[in-house]
Amino acid sequence: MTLRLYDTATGEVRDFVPLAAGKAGIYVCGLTVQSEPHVGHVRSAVNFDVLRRWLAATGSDVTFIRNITDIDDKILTKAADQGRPWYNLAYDMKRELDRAYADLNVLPPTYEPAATGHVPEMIELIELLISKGHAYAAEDGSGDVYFDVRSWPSYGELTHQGIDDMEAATDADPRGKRDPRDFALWKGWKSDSEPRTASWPAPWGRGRPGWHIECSAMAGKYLGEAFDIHGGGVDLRFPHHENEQAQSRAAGGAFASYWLHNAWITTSGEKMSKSLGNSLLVPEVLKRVRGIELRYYMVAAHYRSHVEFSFEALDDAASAFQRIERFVEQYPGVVGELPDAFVAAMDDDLGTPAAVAVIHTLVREGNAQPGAAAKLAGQVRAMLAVLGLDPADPAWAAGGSGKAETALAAAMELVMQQRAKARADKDWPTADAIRDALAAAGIDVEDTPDGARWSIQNGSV
Ligand SMILES: Nc1ncnc2c1ncn2[C@@H]1O[C@H](COP(=O)(O)OP(=O)(O)OP(=O)(O)O)[C@@H](O)[C@H]1O
Ligand SMILES: [Zn+2]
Repeated sequence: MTLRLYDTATGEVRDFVPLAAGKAGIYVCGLTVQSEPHVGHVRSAVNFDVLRRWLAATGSDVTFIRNITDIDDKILTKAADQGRPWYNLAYDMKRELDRAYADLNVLPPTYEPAATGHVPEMIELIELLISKGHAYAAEDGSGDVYFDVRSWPSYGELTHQGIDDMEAATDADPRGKRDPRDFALWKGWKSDSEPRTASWPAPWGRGRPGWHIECSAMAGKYLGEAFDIHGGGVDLRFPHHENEQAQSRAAGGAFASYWLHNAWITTSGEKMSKSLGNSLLVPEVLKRVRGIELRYYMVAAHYRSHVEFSFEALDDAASAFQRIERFVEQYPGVVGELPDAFVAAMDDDLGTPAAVAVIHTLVREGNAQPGAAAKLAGQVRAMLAVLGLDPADPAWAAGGSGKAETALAAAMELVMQQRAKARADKDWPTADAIRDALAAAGIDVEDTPDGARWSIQNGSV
């Protein structure tokens, strides 16, 4: 069977044929680290994590790049409002985001480039575009550089729009532009209103990169001029992805072979968004359900379908997942083969709703036929692992705050019971060996009249 994916560039589901057999290079636009992540923000990471895991499960060697936009108008404005340096806000929000990803068992990318770490690459790309006649420094002395959309006849090809029907680009002062649709590659430093730390030297004067050029430069650096899949939220198709593709192709590369876009989490039919005031932060939602349940909620929907968020639906998803969990946990350590129906569902444009239905079918069969249950549980566990939903995956213990401690406490209870038994049997060598091994791992054991107690050396749990 062949993986087929819906390519938003062609508007069709088509066979996935990688540039190099057995390999897949994927670039996904990461977030602008300007505020705490809400549930909508992390959907893309979960959806593309499933793609990555599926490619890996079917034998591809995947290079997965997801960037961080850590310099941007919104970051500068918010940091100024909060009276702190922009890089401090960006770093804090990046840590919040990392926590949310860990809580949802999103694998760390192969590499996670930050825009501020790649300014030289962006300048080099802009210079190339200027030398090829596709970009120009604004004539109003602002220090801005724009992409010249009229110089690139294919502009609009990704989103199937003619230039004259397109909206004007809003990312720069229209006065210095040749065409209102020309978009900023470089934004000159506004010394009266922006901190100097948010600007870098460039041939056109100090400034900072525009958003679109960041992704072109970083994708090119880590995946090369041509790579397999570019992903992101559906709202990024235009202008962001159209512009990324125009720049990179105008510079001479083929850029992405396939474009995949995930749909939104909505509330009352509208995109969940901080600016609309209808957003739910990930840590808030994780007070109600576990990370694995929130991930299940997202994975059970197709990545191209909008998901209308409701606590009722979330609770239903959590209950449905618990049925699966109760079944597999009866057969720890058993891992089986992936059923054909699951493979077919995943190969059909990552058909996770059908894939999850296969899991539920096997759980029902397993509960009804005890003789076949162990084998079925192995298959269920294999499917869960592909979706990043195996309850036994240590990532779930390590992820969220407090979970590692809970897991450690449970494991220590077992160890302490074994040691207590050894002491009751007067098996002193075993009791001492356990205590010494724990000490070497940084855990002290103290025997008191009330029984043994353990503690982390120089710390507490
Ligand atoms: N409700 C949502 N559902 C799915 N993806 C979302 C949602 N909100 C934002 N995203 C995705 O998160 C990424 C970053 O979005 P961005 O930083 O532009 O935030 P935003 O859309 O302005 O939201 P907010 O207004 O809450 O800050 C984009 O790729 C976007 O597709
Ligand atoms: Zn991007």
